[in-house]
Amino acid sequence: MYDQTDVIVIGGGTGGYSAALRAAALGLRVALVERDLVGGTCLHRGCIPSKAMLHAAELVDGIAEAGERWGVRASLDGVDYAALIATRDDIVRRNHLGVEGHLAHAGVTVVRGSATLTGPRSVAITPSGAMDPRATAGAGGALGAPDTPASLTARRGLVLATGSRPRTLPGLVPDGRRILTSDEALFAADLPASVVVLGGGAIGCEYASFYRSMGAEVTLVEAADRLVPLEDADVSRQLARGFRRRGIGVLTGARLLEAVTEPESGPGGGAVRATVRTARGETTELVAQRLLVAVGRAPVTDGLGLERIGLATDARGFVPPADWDRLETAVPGVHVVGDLLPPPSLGLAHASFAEGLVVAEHLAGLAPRPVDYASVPRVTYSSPQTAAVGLTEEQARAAGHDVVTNSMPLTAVAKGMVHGQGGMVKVVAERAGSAAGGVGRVLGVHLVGPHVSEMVAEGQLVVGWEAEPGDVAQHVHAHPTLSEAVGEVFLSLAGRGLHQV
Ligand SMILES: Cc1cc2nc3c(=O)[nH]c(=O)nc-3n(C[C@H](O)[C@H](O)[C@H](O)COP(=O)(O)OP(=O)(O)OC[C@H]3O[C@@H](n4cnc5c(N)ncnc54)[C@H](O)[C@@H]3O)c2cc1C
Ligand SMILES: NC(=O)c1ccc[n+]([C@@H]2O[C@H](COP(=O)([O-])OP(=O)(O)OC[C@H]3O[C@@H](n4cnc5c(N)ncnc54)[C@H](O)[C@@H]3O)[C@@H](O)[C@H]2O)c1
Repeated sequence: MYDQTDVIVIGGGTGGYSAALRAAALGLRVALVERDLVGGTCLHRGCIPSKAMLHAAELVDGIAEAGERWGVRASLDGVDYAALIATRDDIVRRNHLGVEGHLAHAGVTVVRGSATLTGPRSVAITPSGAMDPRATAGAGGALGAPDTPASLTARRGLVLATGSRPRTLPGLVPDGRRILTSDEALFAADLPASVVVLGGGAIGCEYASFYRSMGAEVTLVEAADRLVPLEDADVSRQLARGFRRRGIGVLTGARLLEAVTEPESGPGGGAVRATVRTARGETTELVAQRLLVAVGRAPVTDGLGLERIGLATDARGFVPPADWDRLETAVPGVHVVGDLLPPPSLGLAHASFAEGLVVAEHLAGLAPRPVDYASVPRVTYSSPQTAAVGLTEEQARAAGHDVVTNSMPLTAVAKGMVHGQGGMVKVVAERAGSAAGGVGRVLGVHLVGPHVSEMVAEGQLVVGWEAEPGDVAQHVHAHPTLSEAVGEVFLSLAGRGLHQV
């Protein structure tokens, strides 16, 4: 058994395993310490299972649309939730095998255990069995508990990638059955008939959308004055409108005062009673089978031993890098990626992939470009979807830009009418006298509607390459597509609008 390597990565989520794969590809010996399953939150409890469920939700919604709009006589006989979960879990399982296979193929040694820092280049390992029943033990070069080394040292450096866990509110203790976080919601064996969702960020909106598609009564309670409050205000407005049209109750500017669970054997049948203060200052009681707590996630650093190497978390528990370009902490050689990072990192899997690559390349002695957080897309996979990249109108103005905006409903193009789900494209740009149409660099692209998660890729190149509407407008968009609406907005901003008045 070996105990010395070039790089130790602590945590095998998207941030950690991307760093490990890239470092190994660059010729470094890498040990990846993971106490649960490689793939982390995104693969096992986040992005992948939730998007699989949302795909099934789209199918259900499609059946309703088929009958209501298209004369296709189809009806929903019901949802076999166990079958839905089985398909979801099979997708997760196959992805998990894929990640393990990639790591093994790259020569990364996966050490199953919990790592604690003992120095700036060393960790102690406490062996752990798999914490999840779906574990595929021993595959992909993972060292099972019996072979786990007690300690490891690294010649080059360390990557902290221990991720995050669900946050809750003071006094609100999830019991895993009636008051749940996204972790427990995922593994619930059945679907609720009614849900209160606390938090209108990505998790809250996606679960509210999923449960509604599955037939539940859903009320979404968000403390800020709008859903997805980090997005453009027009996006929030459109999303709330879409949700209300689907029968999802949306309370913004609302605060949970108390949540009480009824005894399961009593007349309330185990319901959750959530007392909420609305934006108008009124107190209302929401009664539902479940309360989903989706008020954000907190970084995981307990037991990591940061203090032993002189590192501290910030007030919110994040591990801030001293050098954002290299994602290196104040302790040379100790890097940090993923959900451990405070903003401007984004708590997103694809941001953590990019961070993993940057860190690995630094450790290999290369000089990669820093992660450009401004051009990382942000997507909510609800129905309707939201997708955005770059600055919101409000952020652009706050940053001192002289702002020009243009927007267009998706239903203004034929394909948008075919989909019949509303939606919009909004582009935020800076005013520039000499540029075509008096509009300069594109600062942000904001989308709501069907399939916009796939359409945002164009916006990310436009924002990332600091293009102007005139640069984009000369590129012809396929007809008829939803992305034509994006093209039309750029044409209008370049002074060449065709269908927009
Ligand atoms: C419901 C949900 C849906 C999401 N959907 C999306 C989405 O659609 N798109 C998107 O981009 N993002 C999404 N996210 C966010 C995404 O999952 C995270 O941003 C991403 O997983 C962060 O990766 P990470 O590597 O930083 O941490 P994690 O994935 O949390 O991985 C950290 C790993 O470290 C391990 N670990 C922790 N401490 C130790 C230790 N001391 N020793 C050894 N191992 C340790 C853990 O077991 C874990 O496997 C979603 C999150 C949730 C909860
Ligand atoms: N599609 C995606 O990319 C996706 C999907 C799910 C999760 N994620 C990521 O996972 C992380 C966690 O997601 P999340 O939605 O839990 O967090 P979030 O921070 O995105 O949203 C939490 C929401 O809860 C609200 N809130 C906070 N306290 C509240 C209270 N007391 N009452 C009511 N509302 C309250 C906040 O205002 C915020 O809108 C985020 O980083 C998110 O980006 C991403």
